[in-house]
Amino acid sequence: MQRRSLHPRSFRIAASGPAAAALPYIYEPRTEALHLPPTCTTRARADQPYGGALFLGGTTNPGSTMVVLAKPPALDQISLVRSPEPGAGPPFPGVPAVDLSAPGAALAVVDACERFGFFKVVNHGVPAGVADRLEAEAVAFFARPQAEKDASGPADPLGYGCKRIGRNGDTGWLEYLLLAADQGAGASLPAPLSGDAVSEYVGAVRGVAASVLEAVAEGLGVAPRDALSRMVAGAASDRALRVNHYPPCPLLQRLPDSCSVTGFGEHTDPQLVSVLRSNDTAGLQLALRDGRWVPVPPDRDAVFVIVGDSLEVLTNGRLKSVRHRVVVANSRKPRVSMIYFAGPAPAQRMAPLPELLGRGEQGLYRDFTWGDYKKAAYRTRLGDNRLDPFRV
Ligand SMILES: C=C1C[C@]23C[C@@]1(O)CC[C@H]2[C@@]12CC[C@H](O)[C@@](C)(C(=O)O1)[C@H]2[C@@H]3C(=O)O
Ligand SMILES: O=C(O)CCC(=O)C(=O)O
Ligand SMILES: [Fe+2]
Repeated sequence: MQRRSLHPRSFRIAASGPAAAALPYIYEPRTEALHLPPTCTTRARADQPYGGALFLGGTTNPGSTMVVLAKPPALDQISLVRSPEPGAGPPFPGVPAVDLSAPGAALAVVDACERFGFFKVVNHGVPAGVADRLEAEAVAFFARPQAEKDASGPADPLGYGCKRIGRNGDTGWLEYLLLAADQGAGASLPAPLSGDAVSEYVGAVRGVAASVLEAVAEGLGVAPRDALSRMVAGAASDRALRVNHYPPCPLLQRLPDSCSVTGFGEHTDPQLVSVLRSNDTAGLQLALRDGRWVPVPPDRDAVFVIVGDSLEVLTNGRLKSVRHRVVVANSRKPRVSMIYFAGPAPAQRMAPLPELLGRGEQGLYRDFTWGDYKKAAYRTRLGDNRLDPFRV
């Protein structure tokens, strides 16, 4: 698939207090935009969403549609996302499921990473009670009054965040906690989650990330088997835990079911791999290699593995990071996801593994460290192609 750098236009949706929330807003599809059903041009009242302010958004991309809030003028744009259409191309066979302890697992992991950059792990060894406990704590935290949650923020880079993602104007219909995985509940913040629940969960998902990276090395014929997994295991490695909460969006109750809003705009994850666990609410979608978006049915008993940019570099493009996003549909149930990002130490060189370079073959990327990449990544917008500037 040809990668494109998207140039997202940001839009902030405005905000503004109880009076604004009571106004009738008119949604008008922009002419350039749109393939929404005509019923999407409709009158709806924006009910007071969680936390007070109304603020939706996302990035413009081929699968999304911008809608202008015509009144009041201070409120501008909302990104609506169309449901993926079947379109042309071979039918999506579904997300591959891998049991890491089964014979042939290493080859199955590499096959899934090559074809999709994404798969789910069954029999993963993360005890259900451990995941459920952290999820329950997160749900209780997100149910607290806004002022209490704000005391654990802003998420710059760690802490509680609401609707704003990163520093560069991205927005989504979500709130979240970003934690350094080894700091448990966060050293200097009011602890949003208990240290025990975080470290038990992180201990378990770290094991999944390590097993996946060992399987990748084995499947690609890289020795030693821990050549990749050790990069994300040392004390200096850069590991983070994110807990996302996507509440139902009241605006959607007035719109056709085919409308949804951006929860988390499309992006790739910068690290080697991410390990995601969610509750039973749908919303995650991934881009196939031919650019089609497909939904990922939720499965709270499995964990999902997402190939990140760093693994793409280390395998010299043989495994590619996968674009993914979350769309919030008209559901009564919030989506809650917990994602562990396995990144290397800042000084780690991100050079392709020598076994993966044929004789005389050049690396596709210039020499850089994870520290360089992370710094650059945090200057990008969510939908940007962060690897492009690092290609030779
Ligand atoms: C817009 C941004 C948010 C992000 C930092 C960035 O500038 C670009 C990468 C984003 C991302 C995506 C995956 C993870 O959710 C994340 C924590 C990460 O490591 O890179 C986020 C960053 C973030 O939310 O701060
Ligand atoms: O919340 C989700 O399901 C996915 C979120 C995500 O991709 C991320 O946090 O990087
Ligand atoms: Fe992600």
